[in-house]
Amino acid sequence: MSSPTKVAIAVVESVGHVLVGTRAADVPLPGMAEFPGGKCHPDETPRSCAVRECREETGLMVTPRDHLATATHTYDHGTVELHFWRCHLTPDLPDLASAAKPFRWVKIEDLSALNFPEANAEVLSMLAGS
Ligand SMILES: Nc1nc2c([nH]c(=O)n2[C@H]2C[C@H](O)[C@@H](COP(=O)(O)OP(=O)(O)OP(=O)(O)O)O2)c(=O)[nH]1
Repeated sequence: MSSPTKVAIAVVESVGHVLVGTRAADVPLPGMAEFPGGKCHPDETPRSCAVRECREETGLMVTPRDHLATATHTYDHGTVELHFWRCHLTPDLPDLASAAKPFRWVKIEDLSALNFPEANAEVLSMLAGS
């Protein structure tokens, strides 16, 4: 059996909000809500990958703060090992700095209304309790 695909996720917090996007129509889990993230390059740590993917997808520079959780999940398209990193905007950026579409800021209490992939469940519970 092949090893899971290593993915890093940036959970970017700013004044009670989190950065959320919507997955494109032509990728696995189309149309679902997502945090910025993607597959780690060989020899790239999940921490560095979370920062890189966030910059590439949203245009925003972030500082990784702490590792929230690691979740392994098997979807129809494969097994992923998700490394969730809580991140903050770099100090030069304003609160709720504008992000490239489709990313937008969602209040933490509104996250539960969105349709996230199953592997996000533990982290969403952690955020709801924070
Ligand atoms: N970005 C992101 N992916 C997530 C989340 N939750 C979740 O289960 N996933 C899964 C979906 C995919 O199986 C995998 C991410 O892969 P991806 O295809 O979006 O990554 P990528 O941008 O590097 O893809 P690619 O351009 O290299 O094809 O993680 C999430 O909150 N954000």
